[in-house]
Amino acid sequence: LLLIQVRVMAQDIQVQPSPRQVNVTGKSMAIPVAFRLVGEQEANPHAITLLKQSLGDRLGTEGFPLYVGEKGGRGVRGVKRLIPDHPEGYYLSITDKAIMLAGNDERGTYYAVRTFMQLFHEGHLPFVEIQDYPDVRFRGVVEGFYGTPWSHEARLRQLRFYGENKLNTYIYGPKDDPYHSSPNWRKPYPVKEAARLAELVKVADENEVDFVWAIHPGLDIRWETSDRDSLMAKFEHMYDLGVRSFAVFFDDISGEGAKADRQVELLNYIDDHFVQVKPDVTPLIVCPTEYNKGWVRPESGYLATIGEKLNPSVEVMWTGDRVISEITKEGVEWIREQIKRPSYIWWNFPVSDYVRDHLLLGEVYGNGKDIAGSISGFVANPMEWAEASKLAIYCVADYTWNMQSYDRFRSWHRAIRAIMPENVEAFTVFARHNSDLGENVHRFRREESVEIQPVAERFMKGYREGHCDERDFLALQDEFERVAEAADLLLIDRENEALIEEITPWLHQFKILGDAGQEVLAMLKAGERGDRELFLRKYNHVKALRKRSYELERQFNQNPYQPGVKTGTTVLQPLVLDVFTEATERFNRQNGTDLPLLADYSPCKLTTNVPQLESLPLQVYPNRVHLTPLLEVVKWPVGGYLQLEFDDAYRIPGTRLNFDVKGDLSWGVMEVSADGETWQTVALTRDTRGRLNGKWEDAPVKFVRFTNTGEGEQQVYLREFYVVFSL
Ligand SMILES: CCCCCN1[C@H](CO)[C@@H](O)[C@@H](O)[C@@H]1CC(=O)NC
Repeated sequence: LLLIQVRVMAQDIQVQPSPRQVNVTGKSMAIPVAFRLVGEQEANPHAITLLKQSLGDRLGTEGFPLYVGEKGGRGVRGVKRLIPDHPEGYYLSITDKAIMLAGNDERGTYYAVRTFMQLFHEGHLPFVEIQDYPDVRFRGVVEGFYGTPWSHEARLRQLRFYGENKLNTYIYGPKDDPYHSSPNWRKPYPVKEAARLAELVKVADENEVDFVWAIHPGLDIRWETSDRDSLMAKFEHMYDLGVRSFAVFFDDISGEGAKADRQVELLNYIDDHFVQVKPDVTPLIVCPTEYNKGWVRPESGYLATIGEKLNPSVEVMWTGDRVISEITKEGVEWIREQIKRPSYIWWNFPVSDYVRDHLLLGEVYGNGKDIAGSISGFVANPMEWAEASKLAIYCVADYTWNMQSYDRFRSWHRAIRAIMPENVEAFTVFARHNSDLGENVHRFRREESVEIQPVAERFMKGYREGHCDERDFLALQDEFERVAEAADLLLIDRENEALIEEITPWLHQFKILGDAGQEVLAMLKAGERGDRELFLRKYNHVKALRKRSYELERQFNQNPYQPGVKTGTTVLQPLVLDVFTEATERFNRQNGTDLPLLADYSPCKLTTNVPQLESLPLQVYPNRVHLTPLLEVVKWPVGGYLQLEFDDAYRIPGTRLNFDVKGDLSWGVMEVSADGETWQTVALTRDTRGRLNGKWEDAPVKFVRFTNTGEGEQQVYLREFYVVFSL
């Protein structure tokens, strides 16, 4: 066997997640042409399968000795005391005599093989000794977001990705799956869905991932034996499909379902009569109703009830100090006191169901590196965009396996290389400018465009003071060129088509941003040189790009919450607008013109004969128009109308008004029209909060109006009035 001794340093060992203890001798050997596998009969079959997949026909009964197995197995007898005594721990050694892959348990053996497969480097295997185990017991993802649940194919890809990255938990809990939540949580899955779930369980097993099936009964559960039996029957149904891990989510509910003592009674019953009596079911997980510190009402005694009465074997989830928050040592130690056990973290990142027009592709940071001792689990709630969520999931795998060595930038960069190996630079540029959330109800923000931000700020300040710093100008121009290049490179990328399909709307928006950035800088230069003709050319081009951007927003990612496609919202978009505004105002002053500024563009204007509504400002978003709510009482005369006129014909996927009046609104009528002459009535339905909702899905219209067609003047509060429109 030719022992080529090429130097190998510890940092050459690129293993994900980073192993705990790595000793290298600095030498390596050529990969043996054949391996003699020892321990196949006893070792974890999934580990053996993985070895066979990666070594193929090199694996046989002759050749370089390769021992594999769990502690106590014959094959790894000699290294028993070297195996870390931790769940999922393993010992791995490669010498010129033999290869040893020894797990503390079955999953440890599997992880030893996963690490082994990453050590093959350019035809060599380094002589190395690794002792490794994870910091956090349960690590992975909770598919728990509102919005379109992940597809079956996306879930299969996720499970394989978790196997590769030593994540061992996938919790199935999509809020909008009617068989997970109301109204059908009591019913078994239809045959087709059941078969898909069974397949997911099988693939999860193969990747050493616990497939946790969660039920969300709290919206309509009745605290009677009939519903308890329904829930038990559903768990039996899922058990028959192969599920061996279960969760009960009591989050985002109110009323009867939120009562702690009732919840605890049910949970203990499930624990005593299902989890503890089945031979192979992992600990039950519960998501409490008070699942973050911001929602704790001490007088309710909710957490105290959980802490004192819930069986100690039940895991309790927690999102931190707020719904969306960074997880701190202080925070996990506080909750541990309340629930009398380590918490099982449900981390609401990169979930974006409250900022649906944004992609969250930034680094995973802000969580303590000293929290492992106080938590039992850490699962990330992702975006509805499965492939795009892998960036953050990869980093969470790194962070939860080996917290002390976690490096937020190195991990993020390795995630990009793992997900887009053919387009690392382009995807890095794209991800760098698609990471903040913008203003949002949870006030949770992330860094974005960190490198270029100081340049943009300094340049803009100088430009406003009358000088244009050439170096900064060129740096900004270069960045916008990279943005445009990255968009085009990624749009034609074929290595990860599922990812490109998810982010295509944002790539188109990113291209427009790159072009607009370059053009607005060219416009500034033309203004500086007094070249009117060029200035006007660039001015018109930027206006056209802006209009295209608006149209993209109305065409893609339509949803009733945050429809549209946002990109670079924290630094690059504001910079384009600032430069455009400043350069145009300067041009207008120098030339006595009044070229409109970008902000003037609006697809919609309001007309009314109700005096109090005449000067009502409109909140115009790319595809949603909100009337500013009024606090005072509005006197709405007979025949009084409020009308929105659009610049184009649109569908109206949603409209909502709330006048806060008790009775029904029989005195008013909502109508739409394509030409302002012939009108059709829009049917309005009242929802549980007294709001009137409607939509128009027939031929596109340009006008929407609301008129008091009753007998007398009405007095209303204009609490809410918005119209969602799309091409
Ligand atoms: C009214 C606050 C709802 C908070 C909802 N959070 C997420 C963020 O939007 C959403 O994905 C939903 O599943 C989750 C509920 C939650 O955090 N449970 C522990």
